[in-house]
Amino acid sequence: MADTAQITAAYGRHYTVRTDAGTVYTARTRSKRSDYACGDFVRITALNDSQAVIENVLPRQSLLYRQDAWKSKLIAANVGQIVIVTAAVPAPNEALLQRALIAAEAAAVPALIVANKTDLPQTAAWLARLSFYQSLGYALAAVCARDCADTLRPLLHGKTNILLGASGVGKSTLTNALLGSHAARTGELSAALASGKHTTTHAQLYDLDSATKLIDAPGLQAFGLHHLDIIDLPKYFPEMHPLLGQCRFHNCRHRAEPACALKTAAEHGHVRVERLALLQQLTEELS
Ligand SMILES: Nc1nc2c(ncn2[C@@H]2O[C@H](COP(=O)(O)OP(=O)(O)OP(=O)(O)O)[C@@H](O)[C@H]2O)c(=O)[nH]1
Ligand SMILES: [Zn+2]
Repeated sequence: MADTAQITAAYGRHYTVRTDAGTVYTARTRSKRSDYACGDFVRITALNDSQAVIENVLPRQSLLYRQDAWKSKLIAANVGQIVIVTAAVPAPNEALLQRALIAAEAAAVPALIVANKTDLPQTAAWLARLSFYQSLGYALAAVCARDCADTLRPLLHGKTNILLGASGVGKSTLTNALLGSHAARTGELSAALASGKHTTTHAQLYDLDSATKLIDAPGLQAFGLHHLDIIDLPKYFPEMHPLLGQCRFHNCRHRAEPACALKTAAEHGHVRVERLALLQQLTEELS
């Protein structure tokens, strides 16, 4: 009998799914299909008490993925908020943050930037840098995951949240702090989580409360954006919105062209030179 379930963990072609009634199965796909993501709602056929087959995927509210020049990778589906976790230590990766913001814009999913490790003295300077992104309209929160993550709770409530960030910023520590002892821990990671030793190797969905879900995803080193169209790129920079369509050439690459509205704005200080440089770099990568 077919049933509806949500994918709570995706590792390669192996999945853990959970039905509305709360039954958890390990699941595989038919044939060699592997284009399912953590957070997907799927139709399954149970084989026995613990195993099921995924038949097909239900329509997605959102799909987050990254793509380099060779392959694309699904990160998660049906996410309502992308929580980009950063920290001053190890040295922050601002390029990764900016690319994650662009991926969020492209997927039309709101982003929340988190500065973790507020207990470290280096965090103040990092927060000052992050205030720029706040000025672009992104939500910003500071937290000490090692201490307690309660300041974050109201910002996550009622949504399916995904934690994205570089390795070592504290995503797993944050997940542990948020889950506490009340959460429904599903899947085989619970033992590793309880032991406190846990390196995330695949996306895993947890319930924070009946209305709130949290996906802990593997640390990102790079965030390929090859799935985007060059022509759309300026749309993903909020500060460039007033300038859309203002370049002389509709297919302007914002580099050598005359009468480029974005270059003019950067020259006059209305757009940060580094942001225009990022746009130009992405344009190059996608060419
Ligand atoms: N000082 C301080 N250290 C923290 C805090 N949160 C996490 N850490 C430390 O940062 C290191 C990395 O934390 P993890 O939670 O493993 O980081 P992660 O982002 O899950 O890393 P990956 O699993 O590799 O993606 C650990 O040594 C944590 O103890 C914090 O609020 N303050
Ligand atoms: Zn231009």
